[in-house]
Amino acid sequence: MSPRSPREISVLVPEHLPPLYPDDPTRIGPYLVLGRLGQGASGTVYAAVDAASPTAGERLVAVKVVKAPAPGPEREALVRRLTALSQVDPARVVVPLAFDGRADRPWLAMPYMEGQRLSHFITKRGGLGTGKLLALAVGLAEGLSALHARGVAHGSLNHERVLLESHGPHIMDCAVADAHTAGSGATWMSPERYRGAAASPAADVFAWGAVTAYAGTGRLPFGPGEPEEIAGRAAAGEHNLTGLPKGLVPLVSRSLDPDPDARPSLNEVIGSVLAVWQRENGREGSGPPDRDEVAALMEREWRAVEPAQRVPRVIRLEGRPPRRLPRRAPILVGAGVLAAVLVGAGVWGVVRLAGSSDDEALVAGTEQEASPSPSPEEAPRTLVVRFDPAEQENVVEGPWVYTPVDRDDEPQRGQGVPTHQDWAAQWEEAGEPASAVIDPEAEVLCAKFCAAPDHVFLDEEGRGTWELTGRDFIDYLSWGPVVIVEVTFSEEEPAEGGPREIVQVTELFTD
Ligand SMILES: Nc1ncnc2c1ncn2[C@@H]1O[C@H](COP(=O)(O)OP(=O)(O)OP(=O)(O)O)[C@@H](O)[C@H]1O
Repeated sequence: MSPRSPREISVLVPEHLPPLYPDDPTRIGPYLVLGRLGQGASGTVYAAVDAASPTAGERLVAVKVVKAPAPGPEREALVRRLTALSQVDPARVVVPLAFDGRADRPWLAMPYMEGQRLSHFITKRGGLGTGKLLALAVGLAEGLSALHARGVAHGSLNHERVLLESHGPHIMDCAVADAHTAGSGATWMSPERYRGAAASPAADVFAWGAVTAYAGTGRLPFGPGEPEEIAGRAAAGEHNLTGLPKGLVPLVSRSLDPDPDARPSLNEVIGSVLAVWQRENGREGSGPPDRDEVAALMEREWRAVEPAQRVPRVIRLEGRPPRRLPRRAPILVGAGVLAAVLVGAGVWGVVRLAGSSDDEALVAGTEQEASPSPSPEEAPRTLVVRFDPAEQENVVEGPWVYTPVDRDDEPQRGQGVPTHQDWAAQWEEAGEPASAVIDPEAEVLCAKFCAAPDHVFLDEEGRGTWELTGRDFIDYLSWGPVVIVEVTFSEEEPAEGGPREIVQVTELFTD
């Protein structure tokens, strides 16, 4: 048997992947399209290959071509939503790995998810037993809470937008907070939202209550009927929770309150569901379970949801492979800077993914003054510094403000991937803010800022390995969260009083 050409890669695909229609795209952004997963009201979803991913199992992604509004304020709102979504903790939410909201046909790539829709599961098996129901209820509340933490309200959660897989439930279809009222849609929609209110956290709590009630009883909580009849019962608070475990009834009932202000917060929901779980398991008084325990509960309850069979398929790639592969899959989030490997059309290269650079929360101005850059004689050539995009005065031209930082201890590995903010908080300021210019061709090794949440590209010493350029880093400094990096300044002396030039940047991180 001859060894496989390095330009061929293997991908695990679903056994009966439906083929493409003649007019379907064969490439979307950096992804090579393999098959059509289906079409919904908000767009068409394709199975596609991320050729830069190191393992056959992880190479498969789902790419949705979204029915988007024409370029303008609504389209920009979609871009902002996708940008925020790509920052959401992916534990319970299907989040974008990459997206281009400004393309002619906007798209977003997601992890390929195996599993069953909650609606199918309940139709086949009836209402869930208490253990599975509590695991579902807490998982959904955690997912919604992760969305809200990034300022995104789902807006259209229902029993079809919950995917059950062997690690627990995942919330899907977060990109568009639509307002369908057709069919049984009214069941999941809070009265104020039915009347036209925008998506909101309180409306999501209502949807959580409706989905939990449905999953526990196997019935629609406001009964069958035309949307207006269902909405009428929802507005009157006439739900039927018969058959729901008693411990959950008061909480679900409050979540379905017609008055949004009377509904519990998600923190309260999570705490109450866990308290019921503890009572059910004779664990009262032992303090609330931590995240690991909750994750273990999820795995125990949902283990039986087997992933569908996948089969290997060999894909031929034309052209040159990328210079260097990181140790982990390059999961790319779409916010201006991030590089992706082009495949499929015979090209390897780097593209810019569109994203919001006007996210006010991320680029809010600052009054802080930066001192002039110290001269080379008084400052070391290599320095660990913090760059905070919120501190930059001119995000396009520079010079860019940095603050030297230091720490007494070695960062601890194996504690999970912290947020940029939490990581930066571990470093102490070790000098006054100063400013420097960044060579657009500077060598940049990214550890985290080019990756999706919970992904890092690190060597054994916690140094970044994903190669970018100074240009990409400058772009990041116009929108991203704070970063800790080691910088190396040019040996050449700057012009009189001018800022020093950074020629190398290595992001430091931990996992
Ligand atoms: N991340 C994913 N992984 C695997 N399959 C997916 C993924 N996202 C969507 N699909 C599949 O693609 C098909 C279409 O999904 P989509 O979400 O567009 O439709 P929908 O849920 O029917 O409608 P809507 O657009 O109204 O949300 C479905 O069969 C769905 O299971």
